[in-house]
Amino acid sequence: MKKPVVLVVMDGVGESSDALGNMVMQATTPTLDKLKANDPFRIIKAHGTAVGLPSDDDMGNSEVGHNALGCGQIYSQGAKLVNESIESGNIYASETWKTLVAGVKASGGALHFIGLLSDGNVHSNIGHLLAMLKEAKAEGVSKARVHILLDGRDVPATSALEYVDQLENTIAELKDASYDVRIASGGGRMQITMDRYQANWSMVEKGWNIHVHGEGRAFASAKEAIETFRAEQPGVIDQDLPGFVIAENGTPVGAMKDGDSVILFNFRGDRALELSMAFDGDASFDKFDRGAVPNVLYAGMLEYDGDLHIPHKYLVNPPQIRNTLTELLVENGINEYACSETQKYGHVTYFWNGNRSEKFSEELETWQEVPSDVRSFDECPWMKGTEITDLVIEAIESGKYGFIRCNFPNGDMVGHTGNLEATEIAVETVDLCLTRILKACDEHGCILVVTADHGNSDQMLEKNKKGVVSVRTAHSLRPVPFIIHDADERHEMDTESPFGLANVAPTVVELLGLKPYDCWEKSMLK
Ligand SMILES: O=C(O)[C@H](O)COP(=O)(O)O
Ligand SMILES: [Mn+2]
Ligand SMILES: [Mn+2]
Repeated sequence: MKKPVVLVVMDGVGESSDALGNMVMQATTPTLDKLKANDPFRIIKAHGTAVGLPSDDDMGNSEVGHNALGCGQIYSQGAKLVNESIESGNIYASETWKTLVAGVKASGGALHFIGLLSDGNVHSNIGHLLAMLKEAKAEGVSKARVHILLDGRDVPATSALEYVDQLENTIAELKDASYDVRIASGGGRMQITMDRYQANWSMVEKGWNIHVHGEGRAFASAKEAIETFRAEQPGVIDQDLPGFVIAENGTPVGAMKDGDSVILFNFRGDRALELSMAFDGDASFDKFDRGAVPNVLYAGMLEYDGDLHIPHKYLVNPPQIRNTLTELLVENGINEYACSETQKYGHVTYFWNGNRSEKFSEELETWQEVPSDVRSFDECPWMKGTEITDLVIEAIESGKYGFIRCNFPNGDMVGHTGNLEATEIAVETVDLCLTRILKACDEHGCILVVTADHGNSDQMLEKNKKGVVSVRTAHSLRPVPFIIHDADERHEMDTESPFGLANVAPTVVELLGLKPYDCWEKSMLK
């Protein structure tokens, strides 16, 4: 091995010369500016087919981004695998689908669908839900209930009613004397159900009570709930809408009962794991009080954790990510260190290692989590930048590690709030942290590699076809920077070829002086 490599992922910091709402450009970033000017620097693709998504209209996201960074290959991702499984009909031929459908046909109970209602293609796709609702009817299911999580984070910030309308239209087409189907509950995805990395279980508890027990503020329809909340909290965006239940004559229409079946139609794992643990958990489950747990058959769209087998039942096989960078380092006996705060901790560990929650080597892998604050990050855009930086510098100084990686969530997590001023501070925070890491790398003979997993803070405003400008809370489709800084040597890159995130691991391995796996994409070094 040559020199140690320190890789910094600036989550959600894309690269673009378009100034509209570009808080990366707007922010004061002396260190990034200096690195880009003085060191080998290029942009790489972080969206669409370059990261295994169905098309180049799909923005990148943390899961597919960290998967590609961590494995040096392009795997077809959940969004694509589910599309293919629905098109081929394989999903309906699966044991899981057959078991869940047979269950409700035998009991006369309801088939419940829970999931993120949008076409963001990050965690879910409404198209998958609509297809399954139709198939359920064709297969003779007599009752279905839909529990909708409102997005506004992977799609326009206040677009919930568009998706509710789409769903209600399909329901109206399908509904007849043989098929009783309706929306049963819902709420904003950052208020209920979709917590991740056990940052805030109370979100899941709220969602559980709403979806499972039908306990929550009652409305006659999802539309009425959304419009009422918007009138009560002017300026509220969809991801923050409170939870609600649809009720008729004071009775919730979709409380779950023994004999029902439940499908979580999100394909991405991070925000699907906790609800799955609550459904699959036995009497020892202690994350919150679930009340009387109905005896239901539960399945996820994918297996979200291949090590812990969560959930027990799933509809579509996840990508089987093999030959990761960590495996290669372990084979070469190299110690590696990974660090982030809770919100992105799983990104640099679980996503990085191919959606595995367990280490390949207890001995050689060190994972460090800094607990995130539980609040809206536009109120503290610095997040845990200082703490992550302290730990990374400690790891550099220890001289123990051949490869160190960290993720700074600021550009992404603050970007998702839609607060431009706070996002500017978020990007400046990352730059300050980089300043310190750069100094430590120079002092201790490490190579610093700086990149991102996708854009977000680089596009906080967007213009629609009519020229109306609005705040953008979702990721951008833009490329990300890739910089190699070595105080002793310039590592020149091929700046012509159209590289992407999957070319990062091979480049790191070449910098380390190791031999890449044959199945990997190419190194970017000349
Ligand atoms: O889960 C989220 O917060 C967003 O849907 C996507 O953001 P991430 O891919 O950066 O985590
Ligand atoms: Mn990300
Ligand atoms: Mn994000």
